[in-house]
Amino acid sequence: MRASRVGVERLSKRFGMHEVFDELSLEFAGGCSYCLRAPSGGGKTTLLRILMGLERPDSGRVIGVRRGAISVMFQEDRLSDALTPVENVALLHPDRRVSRRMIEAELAEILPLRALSQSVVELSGGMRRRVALACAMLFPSSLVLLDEPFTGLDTATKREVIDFVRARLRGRTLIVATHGADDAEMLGARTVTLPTSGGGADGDAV
Ligand SMILES: Nc1ncnc2c1ncn2[C@@H]1O[C@H](COP(=O)(O)OP(=O)(O)OP(=O)(O)O)[C@@H](O)[C@H]1O
Repeated sequence: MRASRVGVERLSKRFGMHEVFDELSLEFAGGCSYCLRAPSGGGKTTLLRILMGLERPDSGRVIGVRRGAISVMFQEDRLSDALTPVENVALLHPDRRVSRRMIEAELAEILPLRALSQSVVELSGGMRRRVALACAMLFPSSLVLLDEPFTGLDTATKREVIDFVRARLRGRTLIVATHGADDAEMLGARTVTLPTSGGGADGDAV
């Protein structure tokens, strides 16, 4: 799937009296990777949810996002607890020809082998995070949106997981909401800092 340019134009969003975005315009070049930075409560999740079509802006518009062509990882793990990691990935994968063995081989790069046959409810928080990430990365799409994908991971595991993400981008556009100061460098991504509200975004999104 070809990655096209995506963005938001003059986007405004309030929750009650609280203004999150005031005419925010941002553009993300197709096939490039970006880290969204902002303090806690700065609107990273809200922007991702607007791009996903799960939240409606008060005004302004989203550009270039094709429904059904987005891979998503939410801040909370949305997994089927009773199923194994392999079954979770298979459940979301639209291509029925993708075999269990192929999914196992992918997951084995970021999870211990014994974890692959356990129900995800039995896994640690960091392992569950990796299953959720695999569900997103293995879903065919042109845009990948990840909300805090590396929480609960130690440095060595995070490095492995970032290698996994980079190897599976294959030209897709990636936007990651993160607090990690070194995430952009590790991902080879540009940093976009969201304005506190009112001003333009900082960084090198084009
Ligand atoms: N459904 C909602 N109802 C009311 N307020 C909301 C809602 N969703 C988000 N907010 C508010 O909007 C602001 C932005 O929240 P958001 O979750 O987008 O920030 P964030 O940058 O992702 O934060 P964090 O880094 O803590 O995850 C916050 O003040 C939050 O309380």
